[in-house]
Amino acid sequence: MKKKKIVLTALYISIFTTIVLTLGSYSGSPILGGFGSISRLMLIFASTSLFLYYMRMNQSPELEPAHIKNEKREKDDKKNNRPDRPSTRFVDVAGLDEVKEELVEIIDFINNPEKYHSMGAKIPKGILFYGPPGTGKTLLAQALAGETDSAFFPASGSEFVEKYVGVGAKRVRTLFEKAKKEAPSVIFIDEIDAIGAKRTTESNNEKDQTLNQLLIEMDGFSSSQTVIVIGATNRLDLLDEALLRPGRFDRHMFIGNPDVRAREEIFKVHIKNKPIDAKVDIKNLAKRTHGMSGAHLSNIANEAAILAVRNNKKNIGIDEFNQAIEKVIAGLQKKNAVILEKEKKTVSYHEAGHALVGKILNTDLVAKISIIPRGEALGYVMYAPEEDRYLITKEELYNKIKVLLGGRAAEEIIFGEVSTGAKDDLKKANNLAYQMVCEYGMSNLGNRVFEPAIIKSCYGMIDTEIKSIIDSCYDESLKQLRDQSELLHEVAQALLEKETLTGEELDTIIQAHRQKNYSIAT
Ligand SMILES: Nc1ncnc2c1ncn2[C@@H]1O[C@H](COP(=O)(O)OP(=O)(O)OP(=O)(O)O)[C@@H](O)[C@H]1O
Ligand SMILES: [Zn+2]
Repeated sequence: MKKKKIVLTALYISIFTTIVLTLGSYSGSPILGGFGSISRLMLIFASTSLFLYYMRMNQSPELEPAHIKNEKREKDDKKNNRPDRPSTRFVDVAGLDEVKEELVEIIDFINNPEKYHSMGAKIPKGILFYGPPGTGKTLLAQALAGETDSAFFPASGSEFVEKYVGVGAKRVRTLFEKAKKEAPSVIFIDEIDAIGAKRTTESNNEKDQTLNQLLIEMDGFSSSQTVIVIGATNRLDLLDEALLRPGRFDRHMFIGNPDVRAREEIFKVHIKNKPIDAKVDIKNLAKRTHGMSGAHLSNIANEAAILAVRNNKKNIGIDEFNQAIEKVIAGLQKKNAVILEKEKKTVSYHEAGHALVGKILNTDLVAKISIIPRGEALGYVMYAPEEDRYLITKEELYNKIKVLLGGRAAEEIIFGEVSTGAKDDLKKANNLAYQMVCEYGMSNLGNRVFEPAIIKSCYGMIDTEIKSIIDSCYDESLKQLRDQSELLHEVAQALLEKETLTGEELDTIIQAHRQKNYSIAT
């Protein structure tokens, strides 16, 4: 700013002197006229140069490259205590395509509120990002603000937890006041469980007041004020129901660990501005970092860069990446969070087993199979939502149990032994069998219902029936998978390689397999 003033003053002086000298020479003044025409030309040259320089300094910010403009604005905002308007964009968030797709609608809401208001539609207020740490929840919230040119108000739930009653609530109020004033804005509350955890009977006055204030604020602002509140948590199950009600945090998005394709993309984002040796194979790095989060991968890229500096290298080579990966893996091993290659294989066959039994019996539609850990599960099969059902037949219940046992059956067929991975499946399968015997009258005990009061007295009988259902279902799953063992290998191998398969990819594998066998048979 100072520089600009000096240039402007110099420009004025040189223009002024040029004019005075020029006029002086024509007026015949003995003093002014004494200056030669060369000096006048020099002065004109100086004024023109100064003028051009000044114009350049004042160049319209529109013409500046976006990143320079954004950096300048961020600095300026900080200096003037204005809220941050992040320059992060969706391209900076790798993977997470499904979540980004869902957010596109919210972005349109924020960017074109009139369109929605004219239809009487309300802009959603609260979004909840849940999932393991370091997966890009904060980054995504920043990108949402960046894409909509909104003010970004980051906060952490723990900031609102105070000893003194009313302090947390006041902080919540102030935060919302500021955000409303700067609308459109995005409030991001990380670790929202610190204030939004389920209320218990032993009341904690301060915490309850803070949560109440948050609920009041969320109910309070009209949807014409574009303030989006994003909460983030590692544990959705801890949150108070009141927080999840319509009009509050009613959109829940799971932000999971990246699969191999997403890991490759994340690596690409984090090496974009780093000199990388041509021999470094990003695909291979992605393969070797199963189970790691985006934060781990960004850490690896950074660690490798530091090592390259330490080793006096011109660019970051494979050795540096190897060392960086080993370091992160060692850290994870300490926490017992790293999945061994053998476990990955077991999980692949287990999940492929579930999905294939489902396919063979033609039960629910598979939306996705994955060996990326989620919650306590090391892998999962996600089924496409089906229409609401109020009646389920006996055969369908049998099939559900067979699908649940398909994971363990696959393990037994392939490895000759079973693992603890089926714990949850067994619990669900046994619960269903129990309901079939005791509630639905679907066992050899006939159309009987067993109330809890009499179950104890005839538990042996009931248990025999549960066992018979479970055993026959397990035998059937084993048989189906043995008959299709080649296909089981193909699905599990694909899963091992890609880590997630969509329903369509699964269908393609099955179709290709059937075509191959058909042509062999004919
Ligand atoms: N999908 C991704 N694409 C690019 N970078 C990512 C991605 N996920 C994570 N990262 C990197 O990891 C860092 C940490 O991610 P972020 O803080 O967004 O995680 P988080 O889910 O909010 O974690 P926490 O639950 O611990 O708060 C980011 O700054 C970024 O460098
Ligand atoms: Zn399972």
